[in-house]
Amino acid sequence: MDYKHILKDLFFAGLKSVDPHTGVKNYIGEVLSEYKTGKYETLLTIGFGKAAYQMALAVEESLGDLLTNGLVITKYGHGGTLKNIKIEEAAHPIPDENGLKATNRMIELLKKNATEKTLVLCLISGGGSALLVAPYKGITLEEKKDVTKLLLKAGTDIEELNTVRKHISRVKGGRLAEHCYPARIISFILSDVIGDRLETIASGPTAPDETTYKHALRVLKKFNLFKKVPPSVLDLLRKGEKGIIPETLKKDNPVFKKVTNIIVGNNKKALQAIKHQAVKLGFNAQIISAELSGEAREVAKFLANLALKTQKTSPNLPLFLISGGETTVTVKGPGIGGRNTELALAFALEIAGKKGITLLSAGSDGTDGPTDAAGAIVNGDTVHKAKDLGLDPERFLENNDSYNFFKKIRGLFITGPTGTNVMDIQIIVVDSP
Ligand SMILES: Nc1ncnc2c1ncn2[C@@H]1O[C@H](COP(=O)(O)OP(=O)(O)OP(=O)(O)O)[C@@H](O)[C@H]1O
Ligand SMILES: O=C(O)[C@H](O)CO
Ligand SMILES: [Mg+2]
Repeated sequence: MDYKHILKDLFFAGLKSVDPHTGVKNYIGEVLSEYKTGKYETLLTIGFGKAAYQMALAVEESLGDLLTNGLVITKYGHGGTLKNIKIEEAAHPIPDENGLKATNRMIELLKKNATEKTLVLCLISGGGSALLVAPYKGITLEEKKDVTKLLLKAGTDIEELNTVRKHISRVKGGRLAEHCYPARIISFILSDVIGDRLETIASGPTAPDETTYKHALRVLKKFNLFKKVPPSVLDLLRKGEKGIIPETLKKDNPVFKKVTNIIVGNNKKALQAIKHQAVKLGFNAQIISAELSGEAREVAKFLANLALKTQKTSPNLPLFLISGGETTVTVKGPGIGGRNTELALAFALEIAGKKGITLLSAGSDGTDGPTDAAGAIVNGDTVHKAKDLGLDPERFLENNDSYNFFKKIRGLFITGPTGTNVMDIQIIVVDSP
């Protein structure tokens, strides 16, 4: 049986469940009932992230004229026009002048409107760290850009990257919530972070921060960046460590009595929808984990072993094994690829020649690394097919050239931008050999 179409359908069923527009609509009742208590005179919407426009659209559709005002910042090409909420576009992943201007305007808007009688609805999604940008006093936008580039290139994970970003910002690490004080804040969050850590998603602008200046300095030390970052950044972090400037907001801060953070979509939700749909189609299905991390080719080995073992021992075939999370790729070769195509290629090598196993691995945002593909689909024939075409799959993996590998054997899974982002998804179907 050719499972490719079923795998694709299941992937899209997963995406549907984490559509940011639907996510907002599912929870908007909480905002409405709070607003209708009569305690508020003003209902403000702010937001930032790659899904900000879709989320804001849902807010406008649901709240209409109740909305007083609003401003959200999204990535270039991801915006649109709304009636009450102003949409600004800015650069991602390296921030730019537009992001800075829009963020300053957001802070002004909050300053003008934030009273006890204001309810702020804050829409947060992945990419928010770059789009909401307000460097701490003493740091220029250029310097902020330089640090971001250095950290991204050094291979920091999102926790490490955001630990530094939070400590050189006037809005991250809970500081945006401070700008809203004494208004009430409800944040709707589409999570693109493993474990849905509120302080990490978009650098936790409305969440208490557990990291400190010391942690930020530790990140710079770990990646040997002390001499590379702009001196103003090092200076700021050191001042912070000495207690000369205030820390990011911690959980005992009274500001957080005013805040409710709600996750409206995450990887786990997508995996659950996939499982649900597989079962509806009459298959057995099992969620492995929504927190897969580690080097993509190692994760591929783990998943391949699991699939092979399942094939030998499970009485319930065909069985769908569903997982998600975000792997990493240490890019050593000159090739083109993303986490998902790299994982898929490594997986194909592990199951070469075996019958009955097919894997789909793809980014939920429809973009895998710097490519136009979401990921790839492989089975036990993939490696043979490549060899028949005179290609050496191992060589492609060595060169981190998985995108070109799948392009040549027509194994790419291309969706275009999906409008959501809850990290990556793998679906494996294991059938009898
Ligand atoms: N040649 C390559 N082969 C495999 N992976 C690569 C290659 N080049 C870059 N990558 C990986 O692609 C990832 C960047 O992809 P992408 O832009 O989808 O990032 P992301 O983490 O999903 O960010 P975003 O939240 O902006 O979508 C990095 O993890 C990087 O290691
Ligand atoms: O914006 C960010 O910090 C990342 O996308 C994680 O949320
Ligand atoms: Mg991506």
